Amino acid sequence: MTVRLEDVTVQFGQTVALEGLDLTVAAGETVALLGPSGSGKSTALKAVAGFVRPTRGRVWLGGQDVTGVPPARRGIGVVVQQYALFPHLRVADNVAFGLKAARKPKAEVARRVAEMLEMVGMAKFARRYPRELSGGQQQRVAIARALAIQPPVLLLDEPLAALDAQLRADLLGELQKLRREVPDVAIIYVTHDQSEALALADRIAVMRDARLVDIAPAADLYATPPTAFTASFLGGANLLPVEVEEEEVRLAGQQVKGLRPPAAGGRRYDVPASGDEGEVAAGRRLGEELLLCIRPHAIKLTDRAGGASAVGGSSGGAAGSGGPDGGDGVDRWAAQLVAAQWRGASSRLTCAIDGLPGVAVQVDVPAGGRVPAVGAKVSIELPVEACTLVAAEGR
Ligand SMILES: Nc1ncnc2c1ncn2[C@@H]1O[C@H](COP(=O)(O)OP(=O)(O)OP(=O)(O)O)[C@@H](O)[C@H]1O
Repeated sequence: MTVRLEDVTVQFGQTVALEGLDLTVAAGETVALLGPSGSGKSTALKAVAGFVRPTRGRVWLGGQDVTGVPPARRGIGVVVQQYALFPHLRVADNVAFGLKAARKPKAEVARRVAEMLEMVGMAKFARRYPRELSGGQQQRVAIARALAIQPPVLLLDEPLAALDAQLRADLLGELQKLRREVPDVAIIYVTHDQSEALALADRIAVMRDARLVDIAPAADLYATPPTAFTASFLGGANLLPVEVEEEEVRLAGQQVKGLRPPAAGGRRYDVPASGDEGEVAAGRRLGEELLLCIRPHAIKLTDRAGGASAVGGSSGGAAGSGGPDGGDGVDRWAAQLVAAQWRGASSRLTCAIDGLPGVAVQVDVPAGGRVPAVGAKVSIELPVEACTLVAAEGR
């Protein structure tokens, strides 16, 4: 069933919790609402569930306007952060609750409860009380309970937030599996954790200050974030000040070859590296400041003194020659390594580009890559296909 929010605004006294949200989630689609604390994610979810009444706008479920319909009559499955199981009911009775309320025949209730508990791996715990379960187990039961009524819409509000890292990873895997098992359900998943959003969502809607900032398929949003805010919130990114001229983009006075400024007028900033004019559908407002966005793992780093690898990114990198351009046609920027932090699977290096004072460039070198000594002179290479220009506004 399709969920549609149309210009939904929610105000609590003087606080605007949600401002003019337009969002459609198709049957079978999972959309993650991602954003910092207080950005309006839960409020959007509550408007769909019917727990808050929009001050303005409408909520549609499968083409029916449900704006004034009470929560119990919307037939939606909801799972919130603090599991909220009925403490006096055993696991099986918790899962059966909605089915009994809908006066389903006894045999069907029993079958469905068994099926749901099996699906979330809790069949063995059917006779336990919630207090006899771990947090993760309680959350599984909460998910089984929400799904038992076969809701066409499932709302999940930070369902993993109260769990420790291992349980969170386990349950994230369960949720991925579950999505495949209930293929027609529209799912809205509220989280402030970008890794959950990337792992689960077909599309990610980024929220900030009660508004929707960007919405796009997860992979697109990660690869070509339209705004600086989304770039840094989703995955972390270097946002480097550039000079934009008519036909070229310059970083620390040196042209970023192959990267062209967008045409004026539009709103998106992802410049096709192919240079296909037809794809430059959008662009920049006049006088707007742009930043070059590149992920730390996409930057290639070469030790200028040692010559050999030490590489973030995928290729081995050529020996640096000391100049910005290595002489092999690849543009590089002279830089200095100012800090290195080992993170287990990778090392995070911080570099300062010559001629770009006060700007720290983060480079991730995968485990096994050689890390130069702090203070070393290095070259960094910015593969143009990994570069995007984003608006500095709202950073
Ligand atoms: N019942 C309420 N009364 C007054 N203000 C509220 C109410 N519910 C939410 N707000 C305010 O509305 C804004 C958005 O809250 P919301 O819970 O939607 O944010 P969120 O993005 O889900 O945050 P979090 O990640 O911390 O849960 C916040 O400023 C919050 O304080």
